[in-house]
Amino acid sequence: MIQCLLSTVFRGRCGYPSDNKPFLRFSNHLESMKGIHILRSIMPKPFSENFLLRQLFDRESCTYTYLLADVKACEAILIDPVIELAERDANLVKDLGLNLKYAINTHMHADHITGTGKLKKLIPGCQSIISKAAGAKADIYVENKDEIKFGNFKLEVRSTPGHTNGCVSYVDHDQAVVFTGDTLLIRGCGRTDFQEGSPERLYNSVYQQIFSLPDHYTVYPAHDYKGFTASTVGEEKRYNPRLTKGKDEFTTIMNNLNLPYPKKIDESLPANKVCGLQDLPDHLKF
Ligand SMILES: N[C@@H](CCC(=O)N[C@@H](CSS)C(=O)NCC(=O)O)C(=O)O
Repeated sequence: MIQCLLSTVFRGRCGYPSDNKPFLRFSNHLESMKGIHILRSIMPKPFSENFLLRQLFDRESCTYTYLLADVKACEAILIDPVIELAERDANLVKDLGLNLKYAINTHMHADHITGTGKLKKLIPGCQSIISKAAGAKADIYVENKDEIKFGNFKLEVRSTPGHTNGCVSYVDHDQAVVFTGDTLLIRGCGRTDFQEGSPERLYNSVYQQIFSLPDHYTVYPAHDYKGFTASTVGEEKRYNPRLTKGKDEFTTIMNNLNLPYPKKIDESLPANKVCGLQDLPDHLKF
């Protein structure tokens, strides 16, 4: 069969210029086989029974917040909440009859104030989490390979510096999902031009800690500016326009992005150093 198809290709390419239909048919066949192969390798697997995942969006900063829960144990966590939407998140947690165990950050954000401090006030008993390397205040500090448990489920902490020094990604191996913060965005990645950013470190983090995961793991980033919601490790390995390049070319791209600074950087960084609780602008005081 393969020999037959190959000889068809050969004939189509070299021997019979007036009739290239067999070659076109074969190349269409290859394209559809490639499509099937890619789809098969990245098809998400169903979540465990009792596992809940809700993706929430902040239109202002284009930030994704994630609510994860064990609905049997009624235990929930929030990843990357935004202060202006802390009430939305707290109400959702309450509406679903869940107890919020942790409000977690993937890193010290520069474009918005974290909602973790406000959530702690709205939901007594909730504890905030950030990486030790982030240099920000929280109840619990995590490091590479730590585990965060809620109900029957857990997240593995993977240190992914580069956008900032303290960036981490959170992996749930049972559900095959990874929350990449600003390290890996869909068809993009976090900028590396402030907060001790480093293109080389970001590149190594993505390759060593995220692209080493199986292709079908779903990628949930902290932001999206183009209308995407999720991707997969396999898709990003194939199609991410920055990270499919070698490290030198990637570094050149990152050093020439020339992006304007985030509008809220001056209010966000000091507030995020203290879990989003101090130095708040008047409209956010509570
Ligand atoms: N316009 C937004 C900020 C946009 C921005 O800089 N996003 C960051 C993540 S938040 S620090 C980023 O890394 N972007 C990567 C990219 O390629 O766009 C604002 O003013 O808030």
